[in-house]
Amino acid sequence: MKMGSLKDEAALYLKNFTLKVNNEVKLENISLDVKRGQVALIYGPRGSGKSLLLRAFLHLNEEIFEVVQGEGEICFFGKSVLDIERKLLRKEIAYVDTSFLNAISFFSLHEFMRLLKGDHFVIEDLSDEELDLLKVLEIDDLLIGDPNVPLGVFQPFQRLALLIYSTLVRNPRVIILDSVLDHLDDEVCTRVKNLLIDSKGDRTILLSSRYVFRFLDVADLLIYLKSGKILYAGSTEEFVKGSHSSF
Ligand SMILES: Nc1ncnc2c1ncn2[C@@H]1O[C@H](COP(=O)(O)OP(=O)(O)OP(=O)(O)O)[C@@H](O)[C@H]1O
Repeated sequence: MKMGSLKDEAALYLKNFTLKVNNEVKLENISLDVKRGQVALIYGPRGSGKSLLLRAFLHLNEEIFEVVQGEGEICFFGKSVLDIERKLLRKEIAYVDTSFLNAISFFSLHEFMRLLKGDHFVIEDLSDEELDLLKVLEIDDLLIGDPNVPLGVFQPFQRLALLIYSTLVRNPRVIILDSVLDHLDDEVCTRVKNLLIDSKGDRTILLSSRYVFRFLDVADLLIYLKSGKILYAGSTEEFVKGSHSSF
């Protein structure tokens, strides 16, 4: 293999990446590559650094913490994310975390759709594919009600389904769902997983969760994170077979 080819082939690539937040090391020496089209599960207990790691691809930690310092490499399709304009990164990588569920509560469906599709959007503009997507996600009935009601009146899983819809219609190259699927019941979670896989194409998907077994069926790659360090990165089969599953 040629030097550097691993980096060029990976959708997301980290090499000896260390992240300090407010001068404390929070992610340590992370090396990882997620290939185009792979589904990667980032698994780890509360506070293990899953969100910090996922947000690093979009410079989102800088918006949350006062001092953020990174060392090592962190790349998107072979290019350092530091050299990619934030706006472009956020177009190519759709990131959803649980805080979005509350954040969108104050918007009406009408406002939410206009943010997504432009100021002149009306419900009649939705394509058949988009209507089908809303149907699969079981939120098509939201279209029947008053579009000016705040989304906060709906169930959290309906808001989550709406967020999933909004990421899929943007057709990003990478989707990152940071712990959000943990908040769904088994049946809805299975439906969302199937939808993500069925509509995936060569899109890369990163899921983070505190519950490993819930996502083993869809993950090509499993990354086990604890206290900011990778303890395992590899196939789900090896993880289950090996002693790693006792982590
Ligand atoms: N808002 C915050 N203020 C201060 N420190 C924080 C904050 N959020 C995270 N941290 C620090 O970063 C570490 C990693 O947190 P992170 O949120 O990435 O973990 P996580 O694995 O995503 O956890 P969870 O499963 O609870 O979402 C935490 O242990 C904590 O020390």
